[in-house]
Order: sequence, then C-alpha cells, then structure tokens
Amino acid sequence: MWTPVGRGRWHGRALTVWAAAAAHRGLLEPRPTPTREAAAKSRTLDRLYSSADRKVTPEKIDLSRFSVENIRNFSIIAHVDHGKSTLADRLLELTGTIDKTKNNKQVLDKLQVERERGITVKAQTASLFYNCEGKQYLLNLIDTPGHVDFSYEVSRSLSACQGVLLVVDANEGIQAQTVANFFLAFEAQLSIIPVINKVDLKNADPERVEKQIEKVFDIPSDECIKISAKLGTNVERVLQAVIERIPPPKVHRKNPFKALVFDSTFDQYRGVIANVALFDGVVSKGDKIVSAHTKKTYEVNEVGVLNPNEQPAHKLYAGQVGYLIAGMKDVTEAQIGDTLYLHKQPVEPLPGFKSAKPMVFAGMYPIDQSEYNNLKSAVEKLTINDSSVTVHRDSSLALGAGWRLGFLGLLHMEVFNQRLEQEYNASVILTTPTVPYKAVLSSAKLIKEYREKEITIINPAQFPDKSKVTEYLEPVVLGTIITPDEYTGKVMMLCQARRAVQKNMMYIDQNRVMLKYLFPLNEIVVDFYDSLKSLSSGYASFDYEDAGYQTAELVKMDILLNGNPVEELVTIVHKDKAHSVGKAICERLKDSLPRQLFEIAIQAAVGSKIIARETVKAYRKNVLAKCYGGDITRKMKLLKRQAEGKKKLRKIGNIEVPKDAFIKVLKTQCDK
Ligand SMILES: Nc1nc2c(ncn2[C@@H]2O[C@H](COP(=O)(O)OP(=O)(O)OP(=O)(O)O)[C@@H](O)[C@H]2O)c(=O)[nH]1
Repeated sequence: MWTPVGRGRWHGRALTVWAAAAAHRGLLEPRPTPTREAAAKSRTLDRLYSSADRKVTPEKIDLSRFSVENIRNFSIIAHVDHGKSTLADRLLELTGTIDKTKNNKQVLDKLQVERERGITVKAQTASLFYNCEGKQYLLNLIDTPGHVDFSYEVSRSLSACQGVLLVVDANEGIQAQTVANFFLAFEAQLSIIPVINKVDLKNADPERVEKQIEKVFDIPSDECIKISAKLGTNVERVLQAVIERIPPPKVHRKNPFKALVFDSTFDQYRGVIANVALFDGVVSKGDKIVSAHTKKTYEVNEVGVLNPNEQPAHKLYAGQVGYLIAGMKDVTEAQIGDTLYLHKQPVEPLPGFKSAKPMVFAGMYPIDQSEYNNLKSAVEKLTINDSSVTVHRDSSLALGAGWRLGFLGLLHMEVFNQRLEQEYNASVILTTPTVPYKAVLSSAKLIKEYREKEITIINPAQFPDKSKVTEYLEPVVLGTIITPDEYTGKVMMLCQARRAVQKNMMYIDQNRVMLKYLFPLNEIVVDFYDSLKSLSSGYASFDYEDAGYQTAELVKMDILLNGNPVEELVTIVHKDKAHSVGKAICERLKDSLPRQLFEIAIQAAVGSKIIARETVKAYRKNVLAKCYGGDITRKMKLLKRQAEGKKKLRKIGNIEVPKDAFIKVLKTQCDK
C-alpha cells in the first residue's frame, strides 16, 4: 500500500472526471451509505477474510482421497441480482464450508467495491466437501459476476468447469444477461442446470419462467429446479443435481502435470497467487514448474484450495481447481490463460483465452506527477487481478504523463478506479471515455508511418484528417433487449434515436419481447442503459456483444481559445451530433475559465467551420481588493500566492487555463 503525497483538496474524492458525471446522471448506482446490516455483513466478512484467518494452518488437506469421478467443477451464472451469490452462500453453509449464521450474505463477494455496490465484479472460487450417499465429493464452485462489463470473468471461469447453474429470478424471468450467459455456457459445451430462484417472492411465477426457459433455451421444463436461495428452500436438490447432471472432468493423473491459470491475484508478501485448473498430473510444494508463456522456471512454494479462504494442501491432483504460489513477482510472469508444466516435462500448451476486447478507452493520470511511479505500480498490480484492462502509455500537455486504458464498459472503468482508490490508495484523473474508432488510410505517408492501412484510434488526438483516409469506421454491437411488451414502442423509438438497426424481434412469453438491434457502440456507452430503464419503469434489461465495425461519418472537433486549439479537448463525434456536443463543451468551458485581462473567444470547430461559440468577458482578479490599509507584508503574501497559483495553469496562446477547467469540460462530454 502506498499513500500518495500532495493529494491536496482532491483527497478522498472519487476523482474521476467521468465518474462524477456518471454519478450525476445516475449512470452508476450511488455508493450506499453503510446501513447497520451492511456494517454487520462487513464485520462478518472481515472476520472471514482477516489476516489471522489467512494464516497457513499447519494441517494440510489431503486431496488424494477425491478420485476424478468424485469431482465436480461448476460455475453459477445469471443476470444481475438473480441470486448467484446468495445461492453460493447456501451451498457453502449446506456443505459446512462456513457456519450457518444470519450474517452470511454474499460471502464470496470479498472485495470492498463488491460489498459497497452489492454486485459481484470478480469471479470467486470455493471448494466444497460434500457427502452424498456414502461418497465424499469435492465440488469446486465459481461464483461469477452478472453485469455485461464483467462477462470476461464468466467466460474465463467456464474454462475451468464442466457445468453451470443457470439461475433465473422467478419474478423477473429470463433477462438479457441470462441469454448472454446461457450462450457462453452452451458454446463451451457445458452441462446446464436451470435453477429458478426467489420462489418465495409474492409475485414469483416459476411456471411462466419454466416455459420461457423451454422456449428460449430448449431445455425441458422438468429439468428446472425451483428454489429460494434466501430461505434455503430446495437448495440441497441443487447439490444433488450438480452430482447427477454435471460430468466429472476428463483428465489423466498419470500424465505429466499440466494446469491452466484461469485467474490470479497479487499478494505483496507472497507475489502472484495463481488460480489453476489441473488438466493432467499432480503438483506439490517443491516441484519445479515452467510457465509456457515466459518459459521461466519456478519452485512451487504452496498449493491448496480455496475453502473459501486459502487452505494449503499436500498436493493438487488433475481434475481439481486450486491455487498455486511459486514466487512469481512480476506482472509479466502472471499471465492469465498461461499453461504451467513440470520442468523437463514439457506439454502442449492449452489454448488459453482470447484477450479481452476493450469497448471504451480513457486517459488516466496521477493527480500529481510525483505520484506517477506509485500509480504505475498500483495499475500493474491491479491488472494482474483484472486482466481485461489494457494499458498503453500516454501523455498530455495539461495532465502530464499517464496511460490510455481500455475497459469493457463504463461500469468496469468506474470499478477499476474505485479499486485503485480502495486497494492501493491511489487517486487519479480519468478523462472522457471514447470508443475505439478505425480509419482506413489512403495516404502513403501515413501507411508507412503506421506500417498498416487500417489503424485503430484510441486517442482522439490521433484522428487522421479526412483527406488522408478512404473511410472511417465505428465499432458496433449486437444488443439484446428484453422488455414487457407495453414498452416495446418506446424502446424502439429510443433505439432509432441511437442510430440502431433492428435485427430481430421475438415474444419469449405472452407479454415479454426480446429485441435484437445493431447499435453504434458510442451511442450506448454513456447513458443508453439509464434511458432504457427509465422509459420501461426499470423492467427492460440490456446486454450486448461485439459485432465488428461499420462505416461512419465521423468528424474531429477542435476546441479553440482565441483561435488556438486545445489538445486535451479534441473529440471524435458523429457528424450529426457535432453541433450539440460542441455547444455543450463551449458552455462548460465558459463557466469554468477564469476571466482574464482580455476577452476570450471559445469556439468549437470542425475543420475550418466554427459550429459553436461562447465568449468570456475581460476581467482582472484583484486579490488585493479585500486588503484595506497599508499592511505591505499581507499584500506581498497574497501576490505571491497568486503567482504560485499561476504555475498550475496551462498557457494556450496567451490564455491561462487552470487544470480544473479541463476536468470540468471533460465532464461535459460525458453528460451530453
Ligand atoms: N426474496 C428473495 N430474495 C433473494 C433470493 N435470492 C437472492 N435474493 C436477493 O436478491 C438480491 C441479489 O442477490 P445476489 O445473490 O447478490 O445476486 P447476484 O446474482 O449474485 O448479483 P450480482 O453478483 O450483482 O450479479 C439480494 O438482495 C438477495 O438478498 C431469494 O431466494 N428470495
């Protein structure tokens, strides 16, 4: 942990330019004030995950007694809030993994950000020991996030599993992320057990949900298990189904050791803790292992299972899911998707994972440049745990050296920033998110410079001029919306206003419609979800998947101060939105620029065409105005302070622009 110096007046504030705007618009759930219940939950979790509990217990588990036939590896997948973590709590209790107490609420949501927001952002593994009909089973459960921004966690988790519990809320029924998660499991050829949860709710209609499951997923309704995870009703039946319907892993213990790293975390004392699924062989402390990715050799210091805390074991055997510590200290050594094997016993590496495709990019800068190195180390460590973030170095005249980060969505970006703050005590400035546009180049000079014809633009400052390109492309996504049919008209109008093209429409039951639309990504990243929720009284759900690129009429918009362009405020916009976006930026800049000795013209321009303008009138701030009488030392102090303040200004032409002004304006672009 490190404490940044010079955090000044931003200390303690979530200083993301975007986040402030997003919270203002209600894009993000406000961070709730801790309730008594939350405090009690937090205490329970602190107890569960306190350092004392993490201490290595002298008694190691002997996992050799679990033959491959008695192992089941499964994930719990569902739409947001349908009850995955609550079901995981009951499964942990039923198997005696944790004591049954009233405070067991979403026990596997270990991160502070998860507890505060009440959502899972990180998949969590727990090994459960379960006796059934005289046999002892080892059940490896992975609780996954429901939100689309974290679906990379789901797909990685599935690689360690042979089956899933597909949880569906008995009142809400199938939602957009239910469909997306079902297909992830289906394509991975996993056994799918449908679980209808919350049957205790007054409005629960499990029979209707059964029919939806049959219609949309072609799963016979008699395969559905109806439960209340909250009350524990019928949960034992879920465990039995896991044993009966999910096959044991297909592995060979006699073959040389081969394991997939499907997740990893960084511990400042022990280095990288890799979550591994063993495909072949056995591994134990003292073994020399090799990373297929780096070809580096390590000695294994510890192996074990998560129960749900780390519980060291003598050995891990093929078919099991556990953790492994081998003194990997560097971020480059801890690749998620890597294959580990024994020294001198090389194996064919496992396919690994497709790298995550960032949907939005934003600049990240330390609040104070002296914090750059500390922030760099924090970002590196956090990206070990969240490998879906992409990092490129970047710099800005106003904000100094920093990075351009790629995220899977805006919630992902906000959660990453919150984790930086909470887990690494780092406050940062995040700039406006932008989607990755592309340009097909026609200029031979540019093609030579970039060494390719089609370039991806993740920073608006790199946008090539129209005269040098054949066409611009914008990313598109295939969106799934599920809505009660009384809102269908309004939903369709919203989609049209966002330049979306309808691809499909299907009734999933008598009064619920599933719509498929092709959306330009930049039309949905900021506030689409909010608008959809508000026009459907909260009933419509939305999920999307990458659908490539389409030609788009994009323009680069400059912001000029007395004719001089401001590099930080260059924006790429669709031609039709340029005027409204430009006007909003000019207005915000007018409000945040201090008056100066001369008039300032603020203009938004596309090429040589001015599309919006505001004016800041001339004025000189007289810092001595309040100093009556002749106290010369006080006057000198005030003049000195004014001079120091000016050092924090950036000069554009002869205009002094404080850093604050940039931050406020970057916010506007999110508010549009
Ligand atoms: N009435 C009732 N409420 C339930 C039941 N199961 C879960 N809930 C509630 O539903 C809410 C969401 O539950 P979670 O377990 O956090 O849902 P989740 O699917 O893990 O949520 P994400 O991880 O954010 O996707 C919580 O308020 C739970 O108390 C149930 O069987 N009955």
